[in-house]
Amino acid sequence: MVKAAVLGASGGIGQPLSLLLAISPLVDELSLYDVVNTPGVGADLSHINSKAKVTAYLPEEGKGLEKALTGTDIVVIPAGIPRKPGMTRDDLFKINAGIVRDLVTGVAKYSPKAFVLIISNPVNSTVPIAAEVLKKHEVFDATKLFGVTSLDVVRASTFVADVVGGSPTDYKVPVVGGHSGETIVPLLSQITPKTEIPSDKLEALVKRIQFGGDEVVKAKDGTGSATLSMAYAGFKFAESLLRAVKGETGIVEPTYVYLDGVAGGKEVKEAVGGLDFFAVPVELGPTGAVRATNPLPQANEYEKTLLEEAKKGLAGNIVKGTEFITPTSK
Ligand SMILES: NC(=O)c1ccc[n+]([C@@H]2O[C@H](COP(=O)([O-])OP(=O)(O)OC[C@H]3O[C@@H](n4cnc5c(N)ncnc54)[C@H](O)[C@@H]3O)[C@@H](O)[C@H]2O)c1
Ligand SMILES: O=C(O)C[C@H](O)C(=O)O
Repeated sequence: MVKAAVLGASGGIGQPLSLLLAISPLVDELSLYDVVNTPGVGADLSHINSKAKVTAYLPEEGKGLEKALTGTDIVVIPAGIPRKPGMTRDDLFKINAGIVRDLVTGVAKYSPKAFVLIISNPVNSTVPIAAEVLKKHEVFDATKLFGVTSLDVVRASTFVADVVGGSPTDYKVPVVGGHSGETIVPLLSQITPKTEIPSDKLEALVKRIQFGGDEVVKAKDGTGSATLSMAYAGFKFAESLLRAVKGETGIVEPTYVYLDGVAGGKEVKEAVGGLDFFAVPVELGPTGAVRATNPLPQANEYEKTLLEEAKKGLAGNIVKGTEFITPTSK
């Protein structure tokens, strides 16, 4: 029996993500939680003739979150405000930091053993917030907390295909670092199968992957950011994890993790100058993150300069998230 919960289920990402989870054969029960509109979204999804039983909750002064989370195995969190043109993801911190703190406090209380997938931006900081909240409640397990960076991976293969031809599904691109602008580092020298990017196209391709989110924000013209592609990417990550939990082996997905708590993470941490969080391809298994791989030593000189930029940006983002929950005395 697998119970999944979506927190922020009525939103632009929450609704299509809930749809994909509701029709997945890997999910037996799906609980929806949001501060608005979950009765309608829940009633709608509950008519689908898939096996998942759908339940839906509003806050009900804290009881709703408790009911949504109790007995949950996997919690996906896309709650929070999205960007408008001219904003950075960090501009969302003011509002989303508190939302993620409160929802993860609920996870710590009502489903402390669940896998937690954080989509809410700024991911570079909201995942450290989640880790600190879970630590405070003494239920932190780094192998169960994931910053969802899979949209960068989805975009990378699409944009690579745009440049070199073929189908996006032909290419697997390791994308490492974080999830915002220069902290997103596609390792295009390590595409599988081996793929040469023409040198005159390389920089523009890297920029497009790093700033793909801006394309959608601009096109949506004030009404939000990526929702459908994110629901797809978030679902793909959740599906990979659930397949791994059910015993399928060899599943590796890039994701933003707490390096000290995941096997292989210490090597990555050393390679990134001691950062606590970094996205690398992670092997998934029955317990969650089984092993972090370290593709950084194979990065070429150009990618090394990108990694230096990413490290600078990430350092501040991580401290900001951590300090939001656990301020250091100055
Ligand atoms: N990780 C990624 O790659 C990625 C990609 C796209 C968007 N995002 C982020 O995902 C978040 C959601 O984006 P969206 O387009 O779905 O926004 P949205 O505004 O359409 O939906 C957000 C939902 O969260 C709900 N919400 C707000 N506060 C809540 C709370 N305390 N508890 C429960 N629900 C609450 C809202 O009611 C709303 O339904 C944004 O922060 C966005 O930046 C991340
Ligand atoms: O761009 C955004 O703000 C949303 C998301 O992080 C994305 O990459 O599409």
